[in-house]
Amino acid sequence: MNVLLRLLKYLRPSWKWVVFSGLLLVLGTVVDLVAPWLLKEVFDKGIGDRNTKMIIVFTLALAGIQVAKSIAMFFQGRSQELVGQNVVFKLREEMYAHLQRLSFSYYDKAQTGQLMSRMTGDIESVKNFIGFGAMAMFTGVLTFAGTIAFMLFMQWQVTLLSMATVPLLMYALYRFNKKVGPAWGQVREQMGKLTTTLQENISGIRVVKAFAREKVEQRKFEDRNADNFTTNMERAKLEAKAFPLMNFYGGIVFVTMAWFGALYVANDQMSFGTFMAFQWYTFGIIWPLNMLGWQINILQQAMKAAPRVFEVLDTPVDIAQEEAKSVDVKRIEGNVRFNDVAFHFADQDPENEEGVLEGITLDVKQGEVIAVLGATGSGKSSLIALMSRFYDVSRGTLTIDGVDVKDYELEGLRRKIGIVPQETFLFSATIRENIAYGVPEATQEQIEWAAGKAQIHSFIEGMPFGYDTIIGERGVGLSGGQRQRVALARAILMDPPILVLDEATASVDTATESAIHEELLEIMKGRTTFIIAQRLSSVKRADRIIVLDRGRIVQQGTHRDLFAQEGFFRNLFQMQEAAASR
Ligand SMILES: Nc1ncnc2c1ncn2[C@@H]1O[C@H](COP(=O)(O)OP(=O)(O)OP(=O)(O)O)[C@@H](O)[C@H]1O
Repeated sequence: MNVLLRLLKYLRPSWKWVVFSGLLLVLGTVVDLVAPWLLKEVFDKGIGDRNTKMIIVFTLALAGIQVAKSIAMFFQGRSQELVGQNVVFKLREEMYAHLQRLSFSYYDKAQTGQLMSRMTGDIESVKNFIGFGAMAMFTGVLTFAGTIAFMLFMQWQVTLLSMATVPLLMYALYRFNKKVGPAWGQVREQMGKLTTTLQENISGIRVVKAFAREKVEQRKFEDRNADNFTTNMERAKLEAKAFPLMNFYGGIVFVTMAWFGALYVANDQMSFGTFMAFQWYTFGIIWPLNMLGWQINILQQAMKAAPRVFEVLDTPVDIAQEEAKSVDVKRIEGNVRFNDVAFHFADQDPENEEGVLEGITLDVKQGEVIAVLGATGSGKSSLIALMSRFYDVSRGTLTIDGVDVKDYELEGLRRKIGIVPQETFLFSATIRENIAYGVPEATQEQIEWAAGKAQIHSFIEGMPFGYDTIIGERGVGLSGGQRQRVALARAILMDPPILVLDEATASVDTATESAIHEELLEIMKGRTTFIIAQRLSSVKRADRIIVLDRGRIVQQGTHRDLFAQEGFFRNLFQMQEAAASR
């Protein structure tokens, strides 16, 4: 019920159209109720009394109201669709906006396929109910009640006798409603899983092919497809059982009406015209009840789909900005201070589990270049993710220029930190648009400058359409190193006081890396820069190197300081030297 009430709220902006559509439906129903009565008059006053004039008048009236009904239905159909589309529009808009606000911890767990299925199939199911099912139910109830009222008024005994099986029909509907709801819930869930499998397979198709796992993936998909098939067949079985039974009960209404009606006509207790009108009215009883089966289907589908959409809408945004505190970011210069910081991911227990980061105390002055080294999984990416508030610290404080990062205006804070992430994602757009992603108003000159600094300008110029070349969703058509350089140009163009390079040159050959570092020397001037890298060549120009081990800073100092100590840094240095001399 709550779901229904919540859905109804989405009708509020279109309430005028809802009323308009409802009025037209009432008009259409009244026509349906009056038409059999006119037919009765054709028989009783026209044919019965041999009155040609009456025949013409009533048949013309019949034709007239049918035309009126057709016109009404035309406008009703359009307004109904408009109402449905408005709801879909609003729901999609809200869901998308919320997805944009949700933080990293949500996406760490979310399945893209499920989200896509909610955004499309589930919202579509809601539309089917709002834009069609609900109105059809309203018409059904109106027609059913109106028909019975008209029939009772015209001949109550035959009406009551013909309706003897209606309670059975209603009971069948009640049972169907109870069973089909959960069945639809399963169908929607299965659809989400099927979409997830599809999405994962397509995104990972290169891995699938590289490991020659097409057949296994095919079977995995077939299993999901078969589950989907079975779930749908389970649901269809419920329909197959219920609908013929409902048709049967409906048919009995018709038979009893014909039987008792004929007897009453034969005994002069009912006019022949009324009998003919009852033939027509009987559809007004059977049709809404039979249609109710389908409408329940649509309703239940929507009742199971809507909570899947609401679940996303109701997910709290754990990294939000406290308006009252929001400090302007204009002043950010890049003095970063971690003060006894610990960090746990959402699925960790901060009380009893070691954090991914523990006891991090680090004071970085504006313009300093800090290299962050450490074994894989030691917490390097997590450390820098905290600065942009992709996640919030669990303990301790993290300040930039003396202000807690939580107190900054969030969007502004993120604009001040240029990140070249470990995994490069480029949009299916032109190279120009990709580089200017954070600064859409950038001039061509600025874009070329940034591309030059990232050592990618001459490559872009050599492409068939230069900066207008469209690159794929994942930058397909560019090599890993080229993608990284586009991402580097994207970060440089933002002109951020804090620059983060997370393995930003890992896919680049040593010569290009060295050229990038030459250019970066100038770029890094005056900016606080964090370089996460495995190659020592990438960190040799760092003012300070910190080494992380299982979330703790275990070594800290200049290149020379660390070389003088036993530990991770010297081991790494020796290993790389040995590898180079082999
Ligand atoms: N979303 C997550 N939820 C839970 N644990 C995570 C999540 N992301 C990373 N971790 C864990 O946190 C630890 C630190 O990960 P992080 O990515 O910061 O390491 P890293 O030093 O950057 O590693 P790499 O050099 O491989 O990129 C790892 O043990 C990892 O398994």
